[in-house]
Amino acid sequence: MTTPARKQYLRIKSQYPDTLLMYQVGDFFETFDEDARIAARELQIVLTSRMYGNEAVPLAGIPLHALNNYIGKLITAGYKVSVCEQVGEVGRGVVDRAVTRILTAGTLSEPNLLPARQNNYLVAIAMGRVQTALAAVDVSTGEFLVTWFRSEELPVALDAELQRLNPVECLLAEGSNREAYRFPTQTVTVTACPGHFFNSEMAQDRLCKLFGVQSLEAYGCAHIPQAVAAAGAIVTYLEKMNNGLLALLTGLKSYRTSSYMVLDAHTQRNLELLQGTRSGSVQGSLLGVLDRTITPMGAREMRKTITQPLLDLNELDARLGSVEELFESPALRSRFTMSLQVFSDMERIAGRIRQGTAVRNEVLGLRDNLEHVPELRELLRGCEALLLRELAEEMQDCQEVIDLVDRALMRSGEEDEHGDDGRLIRQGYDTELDELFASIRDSRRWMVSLEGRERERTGIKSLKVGFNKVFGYYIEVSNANLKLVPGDYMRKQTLVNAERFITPELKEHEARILSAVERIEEMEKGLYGEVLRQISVYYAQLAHTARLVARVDVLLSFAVVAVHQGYTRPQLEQGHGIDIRDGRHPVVEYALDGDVFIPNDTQMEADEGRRIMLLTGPNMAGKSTYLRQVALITLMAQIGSFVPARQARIGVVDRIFTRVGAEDDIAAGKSTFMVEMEETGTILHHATPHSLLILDEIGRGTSTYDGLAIARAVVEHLHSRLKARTLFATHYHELAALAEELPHLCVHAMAISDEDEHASIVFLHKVVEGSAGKSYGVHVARLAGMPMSIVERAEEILYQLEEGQQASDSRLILLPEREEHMGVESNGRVAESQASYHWQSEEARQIAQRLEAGEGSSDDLELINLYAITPLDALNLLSLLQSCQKKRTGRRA
Ligand SMILES: Nc1ncnc2c1ncn2[C@@H]1O[C@H](COP(=O)(O)OP(=O)(O)OP(=O)(O)O)[C@@H](O)[C@H]1O
Repeated sequence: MTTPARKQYLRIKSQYPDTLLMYQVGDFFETFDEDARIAARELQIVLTSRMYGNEAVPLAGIPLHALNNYIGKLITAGYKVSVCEQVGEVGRGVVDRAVTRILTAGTLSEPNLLPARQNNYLVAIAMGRVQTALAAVDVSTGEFLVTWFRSEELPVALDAELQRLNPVECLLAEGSNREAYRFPTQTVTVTACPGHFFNSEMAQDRLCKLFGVQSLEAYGCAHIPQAVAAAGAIVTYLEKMNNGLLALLTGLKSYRTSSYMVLDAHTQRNLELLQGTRSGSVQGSLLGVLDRTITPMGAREMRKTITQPLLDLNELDARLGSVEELFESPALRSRFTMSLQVFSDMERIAGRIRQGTAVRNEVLGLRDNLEHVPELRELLRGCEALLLRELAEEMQDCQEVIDLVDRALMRSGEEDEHGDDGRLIRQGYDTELDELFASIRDSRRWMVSLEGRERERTGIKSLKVGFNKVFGYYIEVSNANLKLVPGDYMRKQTLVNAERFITPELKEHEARILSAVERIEEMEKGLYGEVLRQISVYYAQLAHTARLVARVDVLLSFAVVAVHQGYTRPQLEQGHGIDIRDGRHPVVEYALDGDVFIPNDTQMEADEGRRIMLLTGPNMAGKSTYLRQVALITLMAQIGSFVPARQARIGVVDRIFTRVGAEDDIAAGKSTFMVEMEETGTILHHATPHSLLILDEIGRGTSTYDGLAIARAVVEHLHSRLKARTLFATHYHELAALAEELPHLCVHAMAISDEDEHASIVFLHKVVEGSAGKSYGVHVARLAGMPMSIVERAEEILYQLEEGQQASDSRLILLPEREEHMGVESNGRVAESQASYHWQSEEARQIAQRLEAGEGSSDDLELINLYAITPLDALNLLSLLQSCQKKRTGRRA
């Protein structure tokens, strides 16, 4: 037999089947059944059971006050949590309960559940035939964004935005394929929403109603149905999860990614903008070097600044001018630092006030912040840089909010004029409340005087008036004096040495106090809510001020880092050149921590000059570092930061593309080489003559001749067709010969010192003109501690290879440029004619003959391992074996 309480639980749970239901029972939140098992496992709390009728139900509970902590853990583990509270009077029968909010990763706004220095985005993607839109909201700050992409920009542009925003939760229309989207973290919660969430007409009405407007024209996205649909889906979802969150959404910001420098997802990861690849955290990233912001909102702004470099020269000049002024004056920097140090997270507190969830200390903190706004504004006004003065003019101090808080709220621990320190609402704010406090004081005074009066009346000198939580006020008389107790005393409690009594008069005063305390609690709650509502009228103003503080914080951070790291102001211009003198890699240099970083120059000239820089050199010589350094210096210049160089002149870049290292996509069933080719193809499709390309070891993932051929074809395309500035690192020194044919290409190498043939080489980390000529791979193997026998054998093989290979290499490299260039995406394996194989060993030649005759089998693998004594032969034989097997399966099919 199921009890009514159990029935109520099951009814509510059936309405929220996909959430973990936290069910209030008195001072606890309980979970039942499967939810209890999950909660016990995830939260490491005790799993017990409770009898409902004759049914034993699994149960695990947590105390009411600890709810937030536990919810945080469940959400991090990927669960959705619904909170069901007692909403009815506790009395006879089952108390009424209702789900008051549903919490998911993307709908959290509690400060202790969120990382302070990072936004927490919930996104929605609306896929259309022509356009696809992405809307994003951070419910802790009220930021609400939308952007859209044409179908030909997909999936690169969408992946890039997802990487930048790093959402914790994503809404998709039911039936969408989650696998089509590349989220930067595995832990993102993907929520499938009913199709009507994404209905653009309904979304339009919903958004207009929310913002109190007739049309969405002013928000710049009214003409894009997918943008409206994505933003609408977010609003509908929030409404369902926690209606209170909608109060934060006061407008929608539309933006196009093409207004900023485009950084595809791969490039963001590759340049380690926000996260170091090795550390998986801020350490080892550009953010780790540049972020010296003081306030939480400044830190969040820094992330956006780094991932959205600007294109507009005037805007950049304004930022750099501000940084320069702060850079030049230590006194100004320290005044700004002191001024910013007093600011708490105004942006999120303003949001919590708007939602009605801010606690007293947060409100008082915000009030104190506002008190410091005029000081910051005066500092800004006194500056020469126009941008700093403009920020001052936008900054409002919201004196009304300060006055309101001062009138309404007491600080905890502060005493009023009557010595009362327990008040939330200040005396004088509400007459009825003051009267209640006065009546309590009267009754307390009566209680205090009671002791004297009763001692006199009864003649009991040791008589005491006391209070305890169970019995309330009492009069205590020791056993020795019990005979003197008057007749109107009523016995209440017996102790070992004394008795406690009450009188009707005492009870009356006590009741008066208790009801006043209850009423005060209720009134203070109501009045406090009212104060929050009054402050939230200024929400937009407060949030704007917080963002201005954040921008000042970012500019100051740039200046502080520039001084500390010895950066200089870059010169930006509209042109295609890049001229960096003594440039350094900001992150590698930072990590060296005192050791010397060898600076290098970069000169890429505009239009008819040398646009392509071919960089050769051995492994470990610093090619990758140099390539990334050029990209990072360019990016830093375009976010308005000073740069690690003696001097830098940068022609504004519209996109940076990098193809560095191998990010395998084994999960998607693609080989390293396939990924390399796909990515190179994407770059060649999307790059423009204003872009900067960083290509590291293109063609490395396949056999030597294929690789060399592809590398050459890419260089030719970049040189004669695309005309984008390119840094191209390669270990194919043979490509250096191209400089004679291609006028816009220059060849550089990483300098090596190997004067003494038998000693190890020394990496000078210096970029010099000319080609490296040799790859020193075997030297690096020696350095890496390979067994000597292997190193010596490798040297022998290398010698043979170098002797035998020269002829064939030059044959390939001197092939005349074909009329129709090889497109990488067309996948023509141009170099794979059998003639291009040059067998190093007789055994290999024999195996090859059999393979070419179509007689190869998987047993040949073993033969290849045994007889192909050079790696090059082995690679070529493997590729022959592969095509032989492919032919055979093709025939069978
Ligand atoms: N300019 C420099 N000054 C000082 N140290 C440097 C410099 N450039 C690189 N290094 C150091 O040399 C190491 C190797 O650099 P990097 O990874 O760029 O070499 P690489 O030529 O790209 O090698 P590989 O081809 O094996 O990837 C880096 O870890 C870095 O610490």
